[in-house]
Amino acid sequence: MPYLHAAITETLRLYPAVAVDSKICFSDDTLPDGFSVRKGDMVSYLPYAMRRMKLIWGDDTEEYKPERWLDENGEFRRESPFKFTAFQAGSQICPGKEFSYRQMKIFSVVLLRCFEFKLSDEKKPVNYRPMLNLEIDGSLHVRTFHRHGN
Ligand code: HEM
Repeated sequence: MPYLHAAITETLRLYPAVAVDSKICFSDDTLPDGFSVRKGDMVSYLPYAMRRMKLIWGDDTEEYKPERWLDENGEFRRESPFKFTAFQAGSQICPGKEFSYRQMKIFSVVLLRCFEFKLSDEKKPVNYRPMLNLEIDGSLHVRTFHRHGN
């Protein structure tokens, strides 16, 4: 189960469902890096872009690597939600986070146990449209195969 949790987290790190998130400043303020904002300013953070930052995730940031979330005993290693921002952080953190993990695990187990999925065209690049919610540009055609014995 820790590996499935890590695989889902790694998927959300690379492909965050909320790709861009914006906030409006209630008052004049100074951000931790010294940048000044004024009341009414809009501040956005981009989980979709942050996943490409080596400064945050290291040189292998572009790699799909569930192992980065596991410690030496194979247990899930938590990260600060201010680093792994797929569910946002602080008082505005997604209240459905744990529920959505449960749903994603149940669906993964049921679907992957019974079926194998393959891209219809392995050579066609998959592109994304990073809007508020991350969308696949165009469509993603996959073929489904029954796993033997299930
Ligand atoms: C992979 C699944 C999900 C992701 C990545 C996700 C991500 C997020 C993010 C980033 C926010 C913050 C938006 C903002 O305030 O700017 C948010 C808010 C919220 N999410 Fe989720 N969410 C997920 C699933 C769910 C589910 C399953 C539920 C309900 C069962 C849920 C309920 C909410 C609610 C009610 C808020 C608003 C919280 C507030 O305004 O204080 N989410 N979610």
